[in-house]
Amino acid sequence: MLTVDHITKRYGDLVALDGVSFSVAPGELFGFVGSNGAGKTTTMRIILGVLSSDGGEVRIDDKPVDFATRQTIGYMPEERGLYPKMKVGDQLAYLAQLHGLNPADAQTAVHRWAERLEIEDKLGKELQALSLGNQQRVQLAAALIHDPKVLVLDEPFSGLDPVAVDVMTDVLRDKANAGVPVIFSSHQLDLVQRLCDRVGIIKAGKIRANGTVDELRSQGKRQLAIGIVGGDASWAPSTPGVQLVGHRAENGRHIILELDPGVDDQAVLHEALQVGPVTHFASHVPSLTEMYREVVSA
Ligand SMILES: Nc1ncnc2c1ncn2[C@@H]1O[C@H](COP(=O)(O)OP(=O)(O)OP(=O)(O)O)[C@@H](O)[C@H]1O
Repeated sequence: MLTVDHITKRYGDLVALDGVSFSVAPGELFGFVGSNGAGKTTTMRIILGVLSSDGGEVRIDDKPVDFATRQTIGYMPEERGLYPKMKVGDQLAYLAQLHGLNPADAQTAVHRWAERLEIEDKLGKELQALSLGNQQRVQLAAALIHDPKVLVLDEPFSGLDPVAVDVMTDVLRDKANAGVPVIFSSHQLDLVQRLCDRVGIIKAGKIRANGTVDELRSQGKRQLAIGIVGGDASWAPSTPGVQLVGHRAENGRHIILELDPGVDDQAVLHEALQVGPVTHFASHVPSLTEMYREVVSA
């Protein structure tokens, strides 16, 4: 279990993190999302110990992270940071040995991960000769090479093609299934919604929401999606406590309404039927992207 407990961090006058707390259980994939500058990288660097916090504590299995436990974390930093001129195979083997593997085990690990991440033919090349996506696969291999007990990945999906996204997704899912707590940051909310067991939303250094994707999506007001043949897109019922909040282009045009507590949806249906034949009438669960927009704009 990875626990981040009331972490604070200042850069001069700027409060970058203001009491950030969350935990990631063994086997859980935790998506860490937030706008540019919200505090994701700062949090991850503090988890790794490459940056110190001003307050709070990071624990693994309820013990404060020390040098030895830090060695058991696999980290993919945002700034990447492998050696551009070193051959991929050599630097993966070197990193594995830095984490305590003997040379033979290091070679085994290099070939196992190179095969899994489909970069076997890149092992003899300098890192700088690889495309950015392939460099990213090497970065992931570097984070995994010592069989980490915790995985912390800063925007691992940025810049990947769809096939590489699938490879990365499968590896992260497998690691989580093997009991590793996995945390990664991303701006690709559709991917986070699909992949993560739990999501934390950070805004201006504070966690604003934390829960399963379903929990987050079911927060907020009750919404209805209504499709009316020939309906005017700007139409909204006059029933009190109903607001038009959006549209969805699905099987024609659906309007999305938000209902205050206690509003009778049958009264809304009755009104809609006055406008034209109703072809769709269902509760609407906001996507993580819609939910995220609401949280960060609040
Ligand atoms: N070394 C530093 N010195 C001063 N301010 C910093 C430093 N590093 C980060 N900050 C500031 O701290 C805040 C949080 O930055 P951080 O990099 O953690 O955000 P982020 O959520 O990772 O953003 P992004 O999505 O753009 O990567 C920002 O306002 C940033 O400008």
